[in-house]
Order: sequence, then C-alpha cells, then structure tokens
Amino acid sequence: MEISQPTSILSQSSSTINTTSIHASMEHLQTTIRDMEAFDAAHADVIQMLLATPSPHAMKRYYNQLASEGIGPWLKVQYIGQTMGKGVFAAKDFDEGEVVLREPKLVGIQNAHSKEDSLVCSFCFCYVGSLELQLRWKLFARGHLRPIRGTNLQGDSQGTDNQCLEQHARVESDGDERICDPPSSVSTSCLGTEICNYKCRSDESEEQSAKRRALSFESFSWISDDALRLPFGDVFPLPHIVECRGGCHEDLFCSEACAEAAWEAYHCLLCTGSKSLCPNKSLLSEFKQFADETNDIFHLAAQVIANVICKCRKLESVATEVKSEEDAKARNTRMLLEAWEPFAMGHKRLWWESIALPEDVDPAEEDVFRNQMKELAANSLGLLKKVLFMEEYAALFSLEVYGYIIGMFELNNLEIVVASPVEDYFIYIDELPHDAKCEAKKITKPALEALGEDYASYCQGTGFFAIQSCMNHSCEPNAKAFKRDEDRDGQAVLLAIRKIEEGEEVTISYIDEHLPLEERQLMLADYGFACQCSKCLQDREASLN
Ligand SMILES: C[S@@+](CC[C@H](N)C(=O)[O-])C[C@H]1O[C@@H](n2cnc3c(N)ncnc32)[C@H](O)[C@@H]1O
Repeated sequence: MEISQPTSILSQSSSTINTTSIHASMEHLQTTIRDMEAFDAAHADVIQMLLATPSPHAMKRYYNQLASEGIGPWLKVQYIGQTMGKGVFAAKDFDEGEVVLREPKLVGIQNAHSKEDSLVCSFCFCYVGSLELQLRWKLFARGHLRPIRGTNLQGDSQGTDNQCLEQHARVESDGDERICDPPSSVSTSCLGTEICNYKCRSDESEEQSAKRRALSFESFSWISDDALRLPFGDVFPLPHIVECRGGCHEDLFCSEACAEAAWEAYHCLLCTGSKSLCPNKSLLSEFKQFADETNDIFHLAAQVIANVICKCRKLESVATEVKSEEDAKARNTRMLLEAWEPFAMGHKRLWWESIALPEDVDPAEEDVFRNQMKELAANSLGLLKKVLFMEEYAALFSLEVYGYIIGMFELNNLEIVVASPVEDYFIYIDELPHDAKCEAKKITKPALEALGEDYASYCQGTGFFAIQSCMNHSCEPNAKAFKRDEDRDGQAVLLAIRKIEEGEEVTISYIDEHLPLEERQLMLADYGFACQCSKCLQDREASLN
C-alpha cells in the first residue's frame, strides 16, 4: 500500500470544505476578522517570535535531539538556501529498498469518512478490537446492521448509554421497514448491532438498494451474534480496546501506553468526557462539529494548540517562582517558545494565501474565495478560543498563528494510510485450500457481497511529521513513502528507491513525476513553488532550444 507525499492537502481541504455549511455557520457566528486582528496587534511581539525562522543553531539542536531519540538517526536536516529552505541529507549510504526513515507523527487525525469505516487507535492508528468487530463496524456503516440497546460493539452489556444511542442513531419504524442512520459520529460505548433490514442510502441507486434488501435477515444473523467467531479469525488478532481515561468514548486506544501518551500530549484538553481538563468543555462539541462540517484540518490545528499548552503546563510545574508580574510574563513567553519549537521548525505560509484555488472557483473570484477561507479560519478559531483560551499563552490564539498552523499542514502534511485486517482476512480466505475455502465462504460470502469493493477500504488520515516534512520534492526522487506489510500503524515510512550515497539529499516526489514538464509545473504550482530539481532545469532548458 503506497502513501503519497505530501497529501494533496489542497484537494483534501477543498473536498472537505462544505460551502453550504460554511455560509450557515458564518451567519450564526459573530466572530469578526477585525476583532481578531485587533487582538493580534496587541500580542504582536510574541506572535513575531513564534513565527520567526528558527536560528541555524536552534535547528541543529532540535534535529540532533530527534536523532538521539532514534528518529532518523542516519539523516541530517540542513539549510540549503533561500529557495529550497532546508532539506534532509543521508548521513550514511542506503541500499535500494532500505528504510531511510520511520517516524511517528507530531500530530495526526483519522479522516472523518475513514472513522465510519475503520476503528483504529486514536494515537498510533493501529486497528483495534477484533476482526469480527471491524467487520461489524463496516457493515454497520453501510446500513446492513443497526445499533441495539444494551450492548456495545464489542458485545459487552456494560457501559451502555441509551441517551447516546438515541442521540446518534435514529431508528425509525416505517411499516415493515426499519431505517437507521449511518454512524457519522457514533460513540462505540453505546452500540451493539442487529440486522438492519432495509435502508436506501443516499449514495446508492434504487437498484443497489434493492439488491441489498435481497440480502435477507438470515444472511447476517451470524454476525449479529456476538459470540460467533469468524473462521480463521484468530489468524488476525487485534489489540483489545482501551477506552479514553477521560470517559469521552469518542477516542479509542490500543493500549494503556497510547491512551496515556494521547492524554498527556493533547487529549486531556480536547476530551469531552467527565474527567476532561478542558477549561470550557461544554463548547468543545460545537468546535468539533464545526470542524466536521467544514474542514477536518481544524481538528489538527486544535491538537497543535492543545499540545503546546500541555507542554507549557509541564514546564510550569517545574519552573522556579518569579517575583514580579513582568518576570512571570517573560517566563511564560520562554515556556511558550520552548513548547512551540517542533512547530516553529515547519515550513509555513498563511493558509488563506497559500491554498490553491479549487477548480470550481472562477479565478475572477479569487479574492472573495481567499477572504472566505480567512473568515472560515477565524470562525473556527473563535470557537476554539471559547473552549481553550488561556491568557498566559494568548499569542497562541492569534488568527495569524492559526493561519500559519493550517498553512503548515497545507504545505507539509503526509497522508496516513494503514492497511485493514478485514481486507487481509478476505484475501487469506480466498487463498485457502479448496475444501477449507468452501467451508469458510459459507459464512463470509454474504458479508463480502454486502461490502462489495469496500471490503478493501482502509484507514486514512493526515499527519505532520518532524523530519519527513523537511524532505524536498524531486522529479527524480531517490526515496518514497511506502507502507510495507509489517507497517501496521500511522508512522511515516520512507524507503530508498535506489542507492543513496552518504551526503546526498534524500528527496521524494509530491506528484506523479512521470508526467510531462508542463503538467508537473502546473501541479507543483498548487504546492506554491516552481521546481528547481535537475530534471526540471534540464527539461526547461531543452524546451527553450
Ligand atoms: C514539504 S516542504 C519541504 C521542506 C522545506 N524545504 C523546508 O524548508 O522545510 C515543501 C517546500 O519546500 C520547497 N521545495 C521543496 N521541493 C522543492 C523543489 N524541488 N524546488 C523548489 N522548492 C522546493 C518549497 O518551498 C515547498 O513549498
């Protein structure tokens, strides 16, 4: 399974921006850009420090520290020049196929549509629960199963929350037909499943719907039986689900270690559960809903801000007492800059200035579009400020910093891809010896038919990675992001695609490098630069002669 780099955040952002809800939300929200700009002016000194290019000394220290922690130990991040900025260089020879970098995300999210399909650890993105649970979740998302009261998806009867069930899953009686909503934001604590006979989904034709109806109650009765296990299911064991310690039931984890790491890093401030440390938890759902309805990337920006605040608090807890208010202010700024360091290193531009114009926007309307994007960011920030604002770290909540954080994702993010055990399972069954295969298929066939090609859908998300994000583009790359069979989590994995010599720059391709020069140039213009790689320089020279 290949992962591309960087995620075309352009297409991802524009495809997830829902313009209807943007307008509705904008009318509803009172936040004005003018208010935010006045706020920014009052904190201009600290904002400038946050957005300043880090010194070569700070850069060297930061990337050396990562190497000493085992992240990219055989790579060096170095400044190249004004046009290229920094780049990543090999500190040893790499053979073709060798792993050049394996790196955990600094921040990352699973895409909203992928959540409906794959239950993964919110921190490391590995699949959780059991194969049966994953299959049940997929069938549920497609309307083949519906939630029942009294059990959760793991088949336990504890932890049921009927209110939650009613809130998330509208189940109506319509004559003989039972209709259920898909699980757009379903909490796993409140769901068991039983057969959902019919539902005409918005994304399917009458014919497809009729075909699905033909899959009788009996076809699926086996999978609604929580005690039933899939044949050969134990070949694909998954870690047991660890619930969020804050009690939100929205984020799931594969281990106590992941639950703890997420809590410490950002989740304690973004958790909607009863033990959340969020200063204004009641408004958190409003912020999350706005991000769901407009642009997923705001969830990621909230993670950055929560992460910086969490680090500041840790630094505070070991800081020495100060005597004056002025000393306290200076100390807070020092802590803020220290906590912000990983994000200070990222290449950035303002989001509303750098986002490529979507194809459906008339170029004559470009200014209107960019203003809309700025208002959208301002509205998202307005909600986040109501949830998390802390005077000590006020500059972190400036519109300018927020715009640069989202712009950083736009320019650097890598798509996160994790292969699904459900796909592996069906392939495994298909490759069994004849008799065993026939026996197993008696059980698996209806589910496979119901899922169609979706049986192979996998976990998708987006993340920002400290070292991988420093890799420049080349139309003749020597490395690529690639998930091997054993890479079963959300880490970025970069492989050498030819021999890379010590001292050589490690480059990847952000686009299809086999396209002709003009198309490459057009695509890279969407990433905001004119390619300076040797292939482009040669092709350009050749086109002039
Ligand atoms: C993902 S970042 C790569 C790291 C970046 N050079 C830095 O300083 O952090 C992408 C940015 O690097 C620069 N860049 C990457 N590849 C380039 C290339 N082939 N030619 C010119 N600029 C490039 C562009 O400014 C681009 O927006």
